[in-house]
Amino acid sequence: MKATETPLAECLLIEPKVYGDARGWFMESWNREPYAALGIGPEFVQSNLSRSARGVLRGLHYQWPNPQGKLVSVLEGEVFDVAVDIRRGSPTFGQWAGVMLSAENRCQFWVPEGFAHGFVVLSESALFSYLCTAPYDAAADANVAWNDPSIGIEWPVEDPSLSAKDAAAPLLHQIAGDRQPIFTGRD
Ligand SMILES: Cc1cn([C@H]2C[C@H](O)[C@@H](COP(=O)(O)OP(=O)(O)O[C@H]3O[C@H](C)C(=O)[C@H](O)[C@H]3O)O2)c(=O)[nH]c1=O
Repeated sequence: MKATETPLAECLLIEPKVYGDARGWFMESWNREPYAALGIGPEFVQSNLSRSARGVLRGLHYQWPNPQGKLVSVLEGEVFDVAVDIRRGSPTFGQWAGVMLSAENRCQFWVPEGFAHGFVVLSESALFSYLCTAPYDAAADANVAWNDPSIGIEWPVEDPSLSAKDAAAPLLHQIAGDRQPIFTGRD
């Protein structure tokens, strides 16, 4: 497994080792110890799947309180996946990191607790899969505007399809204090 740092030091691009042979291929999509050694997880309590059509953008989402770390990947298609540091007091507050995830590159992206997350679909459709370190809590579910100019994400899609909730998301500076993750220093 190869881990690559991104502009957000805690957010890692993971390239699992793939064992190919005449039958096809095999890879470990998660293994507690080697992933925990990278600061990923260590425990996951929920696994999600979502399917989206080309041009759909889901995000930017986070939970606070009860934040979720997410290990995300794509089982079919291709997405541009983004993490944003929204932790008050963080040295990289308001900064973003984007990676290409696809069924072809089999890469994973680690989005730690306290970061907002979103993706836009670049293929005809995409089957998105992710593990979460905490269960879904509708009362803690929150979002930030995908196109917040203070974050300045360079999305590769100009006019994405959004849910009504995401179309109405607040800007980063409009998030209420009790809904904003707090930077507690790197472990
Ligand atoms: C996330 C979630 C949603 N739901 C229900 C709530 C709604 O009735 C329905 C769709 O929810 P939502 O529109 O929030 O789904 P997404 O837009 O895919 O949100 C997710 O996509 C972005 C990219 C994320 O990073 C988050 O994991 C998550 O917010 O599923 C559940 O029952 N459990 C869950 O864990």
